[in-house]
Amino acid sequence: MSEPVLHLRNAAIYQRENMILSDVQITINKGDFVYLIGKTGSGKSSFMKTLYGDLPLTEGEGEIVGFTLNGLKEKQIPFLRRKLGVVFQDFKLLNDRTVKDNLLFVLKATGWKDKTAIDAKIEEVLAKVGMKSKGFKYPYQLSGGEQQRVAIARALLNDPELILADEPTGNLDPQTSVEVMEVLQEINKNGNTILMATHDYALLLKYPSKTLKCDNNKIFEVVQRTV
Ligand SMILES: Nc1ncnc2c1ncn2[C@@H]1O[C@H](COP(=O)(O)OP(=O)(O)OP(=O)(O)O)[C@@H](O)[C@H]1O
Repeated sequence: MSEPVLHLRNAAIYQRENMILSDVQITINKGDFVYLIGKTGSGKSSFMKTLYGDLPLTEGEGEIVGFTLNGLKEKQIPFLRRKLGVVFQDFKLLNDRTVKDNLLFVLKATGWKDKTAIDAKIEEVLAKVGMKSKGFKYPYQLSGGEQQRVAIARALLNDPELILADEPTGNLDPQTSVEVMEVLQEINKNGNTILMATHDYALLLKYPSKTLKCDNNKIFEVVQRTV
């Protein structure tokens, strides 16, 4: 049976008083890999922000990884984010510390105490993204693709029920985009659910999957050959 990790009914997405998307009906099930496409300004980022609690859901209903988005309290947001892995276009790594310390920072902030468990988790996530030998490096010593792989490793730390990736290949060249995409495909094969906003049609063609499109203030599913 399919198990929803995200479900929105009659939802509207707002930036302050401006309605960006309306009548949003979406379900994402455990294990899915879903693309979110649409022109610049069509609302992909606003949609993602609503999902991770950066914008409030004030109209319609939404559940994500066991949280109700309507009326989500400020103090619940860190707990929601712990069950989500969020990956951004610009990586958002801390440049003043090594890869390992970037990961350690998140684990400590989310309550991890046991040193053996911490070390094992860091090794595990770095291995998943093929960065096991680079833990001692600083982000600025890594290529863009490597930085993004570390950001994906960071998103995996708390075994998220859903990974939200907002243009994860937006700053990468085509070859490196494919490498990062291979990592996302691999973790999806291993059971992680992923929603990925992208502009990159080459990736959609190379790795076809369920695709949602933002257009004209609506989100709808498209069949691949018409995107
Ligand atoms: N902080 C903000 N305050 C007010 N309006 C905003 C804000 N951020 C975005 N918008 C507006 O919301 C609309 C949707 O923007 P959004 O960034 O969600 O689109 P997008 O599809 O993610 O675009 P891109 O691909 O360029 O990131 C745009 O009209 C934009 O001007």
